[in-house]
Amino acid sequence: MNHPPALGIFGGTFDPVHWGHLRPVREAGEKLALTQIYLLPNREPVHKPDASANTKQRIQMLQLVCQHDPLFTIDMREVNRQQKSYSLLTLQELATTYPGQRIYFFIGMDSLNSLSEWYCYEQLFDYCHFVVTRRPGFEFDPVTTQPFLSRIIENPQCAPQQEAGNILIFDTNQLDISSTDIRQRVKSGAEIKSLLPAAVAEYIHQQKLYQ
Ligand SMILES: Nc1ncnc2c1ncn2[C@@H]1O[C@H](COP(=O)(O)OP(=O)(O)OP(=O)(O)O)[C@@H](O)[C@H]1O
Ligand SMILES: O=C(O)c1ccc[n+]([C@@H]2O[C@H](COP(=O)([O-])O)[C@@H](O)[C@H]2O)c1
Repeated sequence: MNHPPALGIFGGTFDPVHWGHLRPVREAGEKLALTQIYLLPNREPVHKPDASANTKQRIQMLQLVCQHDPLFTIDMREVNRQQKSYSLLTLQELATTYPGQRIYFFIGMDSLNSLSEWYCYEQLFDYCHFVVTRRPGFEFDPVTTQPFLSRIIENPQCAPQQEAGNILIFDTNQLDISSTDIRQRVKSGAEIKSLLPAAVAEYIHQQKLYQ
């Protein structure tokens, strides 16, 4: 896949970040030959109740990930913006910051299924390709995705010709991990070690998060 520099962006609440975020995204990113993926913590989730860890803690957990894995870097623009983390604003800013660079926006299958509820979702396709990773418990929904079915490429073998506007669904390994489950496990004293990077598990313990 020989294409001009491309940018990977992976947005989330990351409360906390876990292997279900990182491994499928790395896998799909490698297929697209991406050398840099920006983790984009949101300030205020658009479609969710408030996060449990505070923003500083969510960022510190992402920093631990980046210290151990050079593929990932944090992009702070959403936490620094004094408003809701609408992806359209973020993509418009990114297009200005990185002119001419193709943008791949990573999401899980659950996010794809609700993409039609995102703020001005049709405009998002002017700025990026979506890269979708599969997730246990979330089958592709042909009803909610109907408005953009024609944009979908399943199991892409190469990067799309167009600069933006496609949805690439990769058959990445599926990991049955969620931040909700991790928070509940911590609360009930259950083990979390295998679900997220060791440094993040240690941080959760030290900060007494989710208890
Ligand atoms: N296990 C997983 N496999 C694939 N994608 C995932 C997985 N977990 C999260 N994602 C994707 O990562 C992005 C950010 O997710 P988020 O930070 O909300 O994590 P979450 O585990 O879904 O959190 P919560 O349980 O608090 O809702 C979303 O696009 C989501 O679809
Ligand atoms: O722009 C929107 O309306 C919008 C609605 C829901 C989710 N998003 C983005 O989708 C990404 C995953 O969101 P979440 O809530 O699953 O952590 C993150 O970057 C959010 O900012 C964006």
